[in-house]
Amino acid sequence: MNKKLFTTSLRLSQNMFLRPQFIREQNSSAEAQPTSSCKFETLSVTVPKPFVYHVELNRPEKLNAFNHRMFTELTHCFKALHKDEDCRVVLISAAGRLFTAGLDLSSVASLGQKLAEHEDVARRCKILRELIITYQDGMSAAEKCVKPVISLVHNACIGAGTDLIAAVDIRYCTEDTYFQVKEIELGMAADVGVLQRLPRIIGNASLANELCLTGRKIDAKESMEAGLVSKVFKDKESMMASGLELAESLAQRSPVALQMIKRNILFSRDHGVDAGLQHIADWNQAMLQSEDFMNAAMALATKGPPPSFAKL
Ligand SMILES: CCC/C=C/C=C/C(=O)SCCNC(=O)CCNC(=O)[C@H](O)C(C)(C)COP(=O)(O)OP(=O)(O)OC[C@H]1O[C@@H](n2cnc3c(N)ncnc32)[C@H](O)[C@@H]1OP(=O)(O)O
Repeated sequence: MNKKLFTTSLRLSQNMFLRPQFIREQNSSAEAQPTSSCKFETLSVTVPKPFVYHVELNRPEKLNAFNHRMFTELTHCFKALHKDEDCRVVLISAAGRLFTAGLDLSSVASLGQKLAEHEDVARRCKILRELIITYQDGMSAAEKCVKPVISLVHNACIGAGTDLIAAVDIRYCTEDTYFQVKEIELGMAADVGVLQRLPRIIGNASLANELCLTGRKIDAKESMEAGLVSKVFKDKESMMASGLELAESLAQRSPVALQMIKRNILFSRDHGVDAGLQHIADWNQAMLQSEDFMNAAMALATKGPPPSFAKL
C-alpha cells in the first residue's frame, strides 16, 4: 500500500483522538479501584508482567478449598480486574500441592446450623437461594470480567474448582491433573455453573452428561482429547512459564480487540449465528473507529513495528 496516502488518511481520521476532551474521557477512571489496593485473605494477586495480573487461590493449608470468603473474594477480585485499566489479561492458578479440593466441607456443617435456626420453609429457602447466588457470582466473575482469563491447573481440580475453570477463556493443565464434577457424591446437583458451561465447552453431550452424573475423574489426556484444556504440561513450572508467555503476548495486543473478542465469543455461545453477527456489527460500528484499529492497520500496511496501545 502507498505509505504516504495511508498515513495522510489515517492522520485525518485520527484527529478526533487528539481532542483534549476525548483524552480526558479516555483516561477517566473515577470508578475504577486499582486491584493492587485490594486486600484478600484467600487469594494472592500479583502483577508478574505489565498488564498481566496473576490471581492465585491461596489456602494451601486447606488444599485451596472454597469457603464462603473465597467465593466472595473471587467476585470482588474479578470485578476490580474488570475495571482496572492496568489489567489486560488474567492468569489464575493455585498455591500448594493441588489446585483445589472443591467446596470447603466444613462450610456444609455451618450451613446446616444456620438452616436449623428456622423452621419455616420460606425462611430456609431465602438463606439457601442467597447463598447459591452468591456462590454462582463467585464462579461467574471470571467470565463477567471482560479481560481474557487463563487458568493454569495442577493436580486435583475438584467440584467447585471445575465450576471455576469452566468459566474462564483458556485452560492449561499439568500431566498429573484430574478434573472432577464431584457434586453428585455430595448428594447434590451442581448449581454454580458447570452443568450450564461444561456441555458447551467439550461439545460431547454424552461425555459431559456422564461426567456430571457419575462424578468420574477425567485425567489430563482425556481432558485434552475432549477439548476441556488446550495444552498439557509436564509440570507446574513449565505450565506457569508458558501461561505467562501467552498472557504477555496477549497483553501486547489491542485491549479494544481483546475485550471485543471475549464479549462476542460469549454472546455467540448463548445466541444464534444471526444474533451473533448483529451483535458484532453493533459493537464494531463503534470500535473500528478506535485508534487501536487505525494504528495496528498502519503498522501492518507499512511493515512498521507493532504499535503500543493506550490503556482501556
Ligand atoms: C452451594 C454450593 C455450591 C458449591 C458446590 C461445590 C461442591 C463441591 O466442590 S463437591 C466436592 C467437595 N470436595 C471433596 O469432596 C474433596 C474432599 N477431599 C478429598 O477427596 C481429598 O482430601 C483430596 C483428594 C482433595 C486430597 O487427598 P489427600 O489424601 O492428598 O489429602 P487428605 O488427607 O484427604 O486431606 C488433607 C487435609 O485437607 C482436608 N480437606 C481435604 N478436602 C477438603 C475439603 N473439600 N474441605 C475441607 N477440608 C478438606 C482434609 O480433611 C485433611 O485435613 P486434616 O485431616 O486436618 O489434615
